[in-house]
Amino acid sequence: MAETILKMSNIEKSFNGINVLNQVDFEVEKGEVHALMGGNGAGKSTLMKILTGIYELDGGTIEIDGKEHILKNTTDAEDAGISMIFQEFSLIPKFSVAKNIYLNREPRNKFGMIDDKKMVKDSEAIIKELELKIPPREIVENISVGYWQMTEIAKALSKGTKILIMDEPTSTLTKTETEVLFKIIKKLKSSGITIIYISHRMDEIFQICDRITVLRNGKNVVTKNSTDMTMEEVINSIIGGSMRSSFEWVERETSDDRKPLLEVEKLKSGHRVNDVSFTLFAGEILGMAGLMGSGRSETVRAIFGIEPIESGRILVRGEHVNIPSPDQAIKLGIGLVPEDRRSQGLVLGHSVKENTILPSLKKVSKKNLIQNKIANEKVERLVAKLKIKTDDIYKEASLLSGGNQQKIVLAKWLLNDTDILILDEPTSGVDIGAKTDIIEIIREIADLGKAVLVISSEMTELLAMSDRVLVMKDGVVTNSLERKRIESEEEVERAIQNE
Ligand SMILES: Nc1ncnc2c1ncn2[C@@H]1O[C@H](COP(=O)(O)OP(=O)(O)OP(=O)(O)O)[C@@H](O)[C@H]1O
Repeated sequence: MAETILKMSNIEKSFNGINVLNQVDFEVEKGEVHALMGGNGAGKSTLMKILTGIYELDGGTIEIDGKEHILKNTTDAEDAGISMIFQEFSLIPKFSVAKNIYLNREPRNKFGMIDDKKMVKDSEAIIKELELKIPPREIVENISVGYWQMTEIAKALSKGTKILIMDEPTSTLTKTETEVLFKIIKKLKSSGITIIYISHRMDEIFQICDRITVLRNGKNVVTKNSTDMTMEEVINSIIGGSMRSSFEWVERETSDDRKPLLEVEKLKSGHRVNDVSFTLFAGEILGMAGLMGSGRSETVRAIFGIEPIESGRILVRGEHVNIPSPDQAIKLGIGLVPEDRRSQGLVLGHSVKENTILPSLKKVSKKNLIQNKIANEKVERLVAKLKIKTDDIYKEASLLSGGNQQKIVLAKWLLNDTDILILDEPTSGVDIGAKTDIIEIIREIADLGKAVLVISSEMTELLAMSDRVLVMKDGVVTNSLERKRIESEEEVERAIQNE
């Protein structure tokens, strides 16, 4: 008989009188990988923040190993054997791997000094247990982001974690790193550690999770073995209905005399962008495929004036331009939805409305005064269209769920009505329903004659929306594939690997 390690019963939580979790039950068995799923704003993070002592519950009980626990703070949760790895890692980049693993819990010698040798030795033992090759003395900022995640796992293990919560752990990982992570998860599982796994990526869930719980609007919808559920059933539980299939590619009409809106010639920038040339036409959706580190994000950052250009030319509407800053890019009608939206795309202390109208202030103002009626209407329309879950448009962005924050950044550029829209991983972190909405919106924008350049590591989505796919490898555009000639995802994967 499977042993229950965690039993959360009748959990209630409200913020400012608004109910976010309503009588939620969540039961997890020892040694299983349990997927916690749900749309953006469904309450997953809130439930997990209660379990990790970040938020206090308003009602309900938490039993760990059959014993009721009151988790008033994060120390209580850690003492009960619970750790969470957040999407924004908690590591200190300037410290070594070992120091990060034992931060504030450093082993000390008899004189009360930090015992560096023991710290490195103990870290080494944990890293070895995970069958990883990370030098414990290496400074964290010098190791790849994929290893940051592994360092976080090592840190959790060093604390004697019994239940490890992972929040979209693969969103920053390459394919190979994801495979390593899955191997580690299997290893942890076999040593009796329980994993709660939050992700919006369906294929992963079915690959590594034993059971699935879906929340919708702060309520339980279903808990089942993953083998007893189909992908469609999971999707339908998440969105509360059946989904139109929008991951299917539809050939869009393109005219032969389309004008090039953006031309990039032999672009070189930093050490990641070596020789990038391509043309983006009006009305086109151009996808960019490549491995992490292939220079895709750096290319668009250089075009948007964030990174300096060393050589090469950029032409906008046929004219040679200099783009020394994002301000200049915006003036030329270029918009960028960045990959790291939390730090680059949003002012977290400002409201949904303020964030959305930020790049379009001129468009919603008269004599430097914001026309609130017009601005509100526009923002409300976008909030509805993108299904942004917020009480109203005045809610502070920091109080929205992660996926809904992502949607605000998208809304901001949609409102700005730019001619050339660049999207870096637009669907990362958003739920399955919103993904299809975003793909549809991208199609609508291109249908208006605007040009869209979109980077995505999720091949299914990239192929669902692109008219043409550029392949990047080692800072060079190595291929340009017409979507209608692409027969399978594998074909593009092979081009990416340059096989
Ligand atoms: N501190 C807070 N104050 C007010 N509202 C909050 C706060 N934290 C969360 N919320 C609200 O609670 C709801 C649930 O958010 P939560 O972050 O738990 O969603 P989620 O399921 O994790 O979503 P995502 O998939 O987007 O990460 C959202 O509507 C959010 O705006």
